Amino acid sequence: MGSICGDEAMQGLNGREERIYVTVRMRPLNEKEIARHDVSDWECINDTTIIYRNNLSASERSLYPTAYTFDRVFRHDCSTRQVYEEAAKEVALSVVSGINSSVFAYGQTSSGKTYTMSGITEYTGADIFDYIEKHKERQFVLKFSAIEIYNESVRDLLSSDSSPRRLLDDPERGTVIERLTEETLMDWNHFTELISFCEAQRQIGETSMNEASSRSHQILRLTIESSAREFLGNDKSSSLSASVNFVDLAGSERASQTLSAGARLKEGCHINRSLLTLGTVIRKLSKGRNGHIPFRDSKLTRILQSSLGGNARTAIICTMSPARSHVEQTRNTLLFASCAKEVSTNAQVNVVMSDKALVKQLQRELSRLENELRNSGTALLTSDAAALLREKDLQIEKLKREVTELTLQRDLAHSQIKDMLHVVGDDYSSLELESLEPQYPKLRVRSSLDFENHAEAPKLFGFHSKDSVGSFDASQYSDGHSFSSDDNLFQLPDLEKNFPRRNSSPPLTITVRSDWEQEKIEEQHPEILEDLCKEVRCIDSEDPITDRYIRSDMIDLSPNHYADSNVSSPRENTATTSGLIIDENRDNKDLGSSILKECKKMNSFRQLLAVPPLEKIFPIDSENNTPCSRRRLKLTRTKSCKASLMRNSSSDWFDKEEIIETTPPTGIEKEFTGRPEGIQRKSFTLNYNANAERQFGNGSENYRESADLESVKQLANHQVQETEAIMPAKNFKDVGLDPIQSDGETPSDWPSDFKKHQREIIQLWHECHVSLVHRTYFFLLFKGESSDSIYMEVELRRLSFLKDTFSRGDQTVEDGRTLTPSSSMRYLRRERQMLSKQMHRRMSRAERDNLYKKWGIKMNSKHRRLQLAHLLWNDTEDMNHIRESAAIVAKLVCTVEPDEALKEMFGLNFAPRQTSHRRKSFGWTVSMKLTL
Ligand SMILES: Nc1ncnc2c1ncn2[C@@H]1O[C@H](COP(=O)(O)OP(=O)(O)OP(=O)(O)O)[C@@H](O)[C@H]1O
Repeated sequence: MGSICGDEAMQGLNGREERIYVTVRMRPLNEKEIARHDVSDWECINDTTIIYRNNLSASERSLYPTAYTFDRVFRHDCSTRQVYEEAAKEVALSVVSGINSSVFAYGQTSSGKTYTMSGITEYTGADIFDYIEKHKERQFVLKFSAIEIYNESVRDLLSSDSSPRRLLDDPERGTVIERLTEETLMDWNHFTELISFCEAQRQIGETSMNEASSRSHQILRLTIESSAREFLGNDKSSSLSASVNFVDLAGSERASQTLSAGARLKEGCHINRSLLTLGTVIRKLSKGRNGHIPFRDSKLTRILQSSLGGNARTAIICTMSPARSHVEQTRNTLLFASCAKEVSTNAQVNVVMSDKALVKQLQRELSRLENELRNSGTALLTSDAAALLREKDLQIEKLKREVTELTLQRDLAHSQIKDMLHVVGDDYSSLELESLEPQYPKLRVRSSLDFENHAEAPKLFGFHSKDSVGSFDASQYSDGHSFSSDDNLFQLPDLEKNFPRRNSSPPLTITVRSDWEQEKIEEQHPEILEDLCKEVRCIDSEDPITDRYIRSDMIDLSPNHYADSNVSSPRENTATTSGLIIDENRDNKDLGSSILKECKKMNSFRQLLAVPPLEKIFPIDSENNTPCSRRRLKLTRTKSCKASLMRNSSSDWFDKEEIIETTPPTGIEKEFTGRPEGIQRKSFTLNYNANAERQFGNGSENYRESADLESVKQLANHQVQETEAIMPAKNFKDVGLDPIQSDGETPSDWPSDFKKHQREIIQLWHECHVSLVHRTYFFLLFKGESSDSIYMEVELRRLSFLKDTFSRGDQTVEDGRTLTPSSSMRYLRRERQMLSKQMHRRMSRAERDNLYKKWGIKMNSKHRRLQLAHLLWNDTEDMNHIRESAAIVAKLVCTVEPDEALKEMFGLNFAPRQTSHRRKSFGWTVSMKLTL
């Protein structure tokens, strides 16, 4: 160690590992040793090596080395000044450069630790004050504190309060001592006074080896804070802060050697314990920092942790007696020193920033991290988008294949119908063929929305008078799909003002789609009309701008109502036609005639549903005698009363309680007279089966939109037979899905290829008509008619919702809530619970109790409802019972107020009400009962 002083000495040290600087100081033989004719067996043969001169026996030679090498060894005649200069100065003065440092004295009692350390402390202090004097450009603050660890108690040597101080862990500063007195040094004299005071305070006692033996570990701490005067008070100001510890350890002697007893023996035990821990820590650190280092096993090592293995520079001066009588202790000391010189520390400059500078630095760090995040996010998005595109390409390919296959099936079905019609009779079949041909088969894979978006939509349903129905040009619509286009729609220019629309609501376009075939049949075969009237109408609301649409299929018709429909005048009964698409450019006279017929039918709907006269909804332009609106109203007849109201993923799923209590009676269920057997059976076609999917798509659409009811019926029966042959599934079990689990958890028996099933089911669902109201809740009422297919449909809706989240990962839904696949699954489970609860509620208490008993469900079971539901679905007998007595209730929830037209069209009151108690959100809800 040279005479390095000041910042130059510290250049390049920051963050670099360096070994603890270990030196050995040998004192001369003291008077006692000389008196007992003790001899010196140790000799420093050079500045770094000390040897044991006495002849060792063969056994001792194998155990102990005779030569020890350290960074520096000091002969007995070396002065403390020299020891300071060469063993401690460089390390100690690191403190002025902002680096923590420690100087230890280790050795047996009376070996000269206190003698050495008091000198080193004074010399260091003197040099520090000298340094301060020479560096006027910086402002220094010196603080001094002193503790002793006596019998494992920490005592503040500068305080009159001698009560033990606790050690606290500070995340930034490490171990700190509570209520430690820190004296700010005024000058050199102040410093020396405090040192003297500490000496006086320290626990000392007389031992056989030392009259004034230090019985404690003493740590004097000098803290130096410095900052450049130039930047004081400036944003850029920062200061250096570091401490230097002067550690005078208690003697590492054996109790037997000091002949201690009583209090001295107890002191010795504590001393040895802490020194033993120090030795263990040093030994472990010397072998690397792997594994646990027991710093916390003693207060000494805990306090000195940073000095021993942290960011401080450390020098250890091992003091020793040369006397032969102390050879064993001396060897231990040298062994400790040998270990210590293998220990490394990582010196760091401690820069303390001003609050402003710290804030600025943190802001810079923040923006850097944000940039990193943004860049990585962009990269992530790019890869996500590529994956999404690939997936979409695959889907497109798959759909293309399916379209080809469906086209083939369509042709096949066409020929079958031809054959059937041929059997019925030439007259009839000729009519049917003529009318069927243009639009047959009516495979509407999705909704007619697809067609309305076609720029080149043909004028398929350009209005013709009743007489011209049979002579329209079939070649114009060769695509075989249902269709409507802006050119062919009933334009209602004034509807806008009658349909107040909120800005937040997507523009709603309602299209009235007419089945012109129906009108013809109505005239020729009035008896068929009755059957037709049992069908359920679908009101499709489409939004060509946003490509979203609302659809509700569930308006029931009663033949009685239809028969009683009263048409007062064409003007009072406008707008919608069944079997007709009205060309706005057509002759008004023809238009009026057509409207008259269609209004007759529509008023039947209206009466049944308590809907106000249609002219209120779609007022006629008095001058042009045409209904006015830019919107398009489309009524699609369907015999399938599927609850095709696809729930939106943003729904609050759990408002189900209010449905039962608050659902306004609509009267629909009273009017419901049931469905023909065939029709009911048709509703089962959603049962999943890969083959059936195609059959369903093909057959049901033909069935729905074919002009010829007889042929439709035949076809329907044919389809049902086929369907049942292909799709025997009666519940989810049959398709590998269990809709209700007794524990409400994810079904464990779902097939491993569930996702594949799920995708296919969803595909099937999308190929059926899917409607979108903001949210839809479904409830089963066990009255009236229903079937397990309703459950299937409800589940399908949920699955379609899940599909989105599965395929997209996280999905942010409309109300800003983010749903993940796992949260979707949670919702699904809760939905199941809700359904089972509803089912449970609709049963009488006696009925429930019977079932509980029957299946051995404990009455106090928390999951008894779910268990019951689960068992119900698996019990064929009871399932049939439920199937016969169930009906479905749908609850629609719109987050924006529905248009008046929509309200009136449903004939129901959308009531503003709180839709989620949890999130305190409000919406407009309506409940309707849907029957099959
Ligand atoms: N290098 C030295 N030169 C001359 N005298 C010394 C030297 N080292 C120690 N002494 C003397 O030895 C005696 C014991 O020294 P000191 O008290 O420093 O030992 P210690 O290791 O601190 O003992 P303890 O652990 O019991 O406190 C003192 O009287 C001291 O003056």
